[in-house]
Amino acid sequence: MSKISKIIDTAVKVNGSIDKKLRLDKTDEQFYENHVVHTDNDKYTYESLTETASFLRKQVPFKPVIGIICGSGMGAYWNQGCLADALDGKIQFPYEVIPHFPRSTVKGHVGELVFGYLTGVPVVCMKGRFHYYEGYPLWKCAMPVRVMKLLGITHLIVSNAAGGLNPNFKVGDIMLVKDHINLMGFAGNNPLQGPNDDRFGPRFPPMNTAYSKELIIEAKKVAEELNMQDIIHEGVYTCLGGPNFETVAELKMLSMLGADTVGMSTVHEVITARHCDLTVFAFSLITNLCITNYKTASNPNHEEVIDVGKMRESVLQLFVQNIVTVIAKQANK
Ligand SMILES: O=P(O)(O)O[C@@H]1C[C@H](O)[C@@H](CO)O1
Ligand SMILES: Nc1nc2[nH]cnc2c(=O)[nH]1
Repeated sequence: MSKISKIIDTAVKVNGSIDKKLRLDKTDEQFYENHVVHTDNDKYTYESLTETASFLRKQVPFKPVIGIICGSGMGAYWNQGCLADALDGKIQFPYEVIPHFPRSTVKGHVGELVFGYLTGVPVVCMKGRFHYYEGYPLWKCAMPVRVMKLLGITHLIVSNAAGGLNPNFKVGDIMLVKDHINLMGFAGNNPLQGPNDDRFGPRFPPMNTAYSKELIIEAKKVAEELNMQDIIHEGVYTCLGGPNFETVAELKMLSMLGADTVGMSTVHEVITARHCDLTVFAFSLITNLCITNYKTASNPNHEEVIDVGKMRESVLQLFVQNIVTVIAKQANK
């Protein structure tokens, strides 16, 4: 924390004129305790996250260059079938054995960090992520991104399961994320809130170039090669806190705002990743269509999210493998 003057002179204005001066003697810590909005993210210091990274580095004989967050759309909720399970030379760390890591609380969710090689490229996968609805603040949900950065990754691939709001989308389609709407940020909730450590990134990071345009172009080429072009779209993702799915009125509003998919993750991870200068590629698997009229009686549910994830398991693995190959080629140029 920057040094704040130990002596604070406070002028109290009464009837428009300064007629009383209070002299408060406070230490930096007291001042901070009393006056700075509490986020607690100062407990996850650069030093503590470095400890986490060195714990992992000591046990993994290679440096990952790409981080991959496997959410509900990438098999994180069932045991086999997740991209993380397909890595060669796997080294797995359940979240609970990793110093300073949060614990995964979603039912049936394994929750582990998996290192290995994907098409010969060293990667680290988060098998399962942390959600705001689990009770974690956004900075804690996103802290593994900083750990992966400290481990040496340059690129982050983020997957999510989402409701399709764009009427052209069908269940099972994939949307390449070109932008997001940080709705929770509108309400003052942001993973970068609190003291900024410049070793991670700047106080005021830009977000207009959050998603790599080059990787979106490459991903479209990959989709064509894999004959997936008919299920690929490009659009805007928005994240709500969850855990409930949205009301009809909320979805109508989100549609008017320009959102194409709605989910409960990704945005805070991407903000944290861009803050520390990672190149980001993200996609949504459309697991359900958002219901924007009052006549439809069916309800979205987590089971269908998992079922659609299973249905798209192999195609998504192939898609991500190919993108990893493209990124590695670009990096070696
Ligand atoms: O972790 P992601 O964003 O992939 O999962 C979404 C959001 C909720 O966790 C879950 C709802 O079914 O799917
Ligand atoms: N918020 C939200 N998250 C989802 N994850 C999967 N489907 C949905 C959805 O319809 N809404």
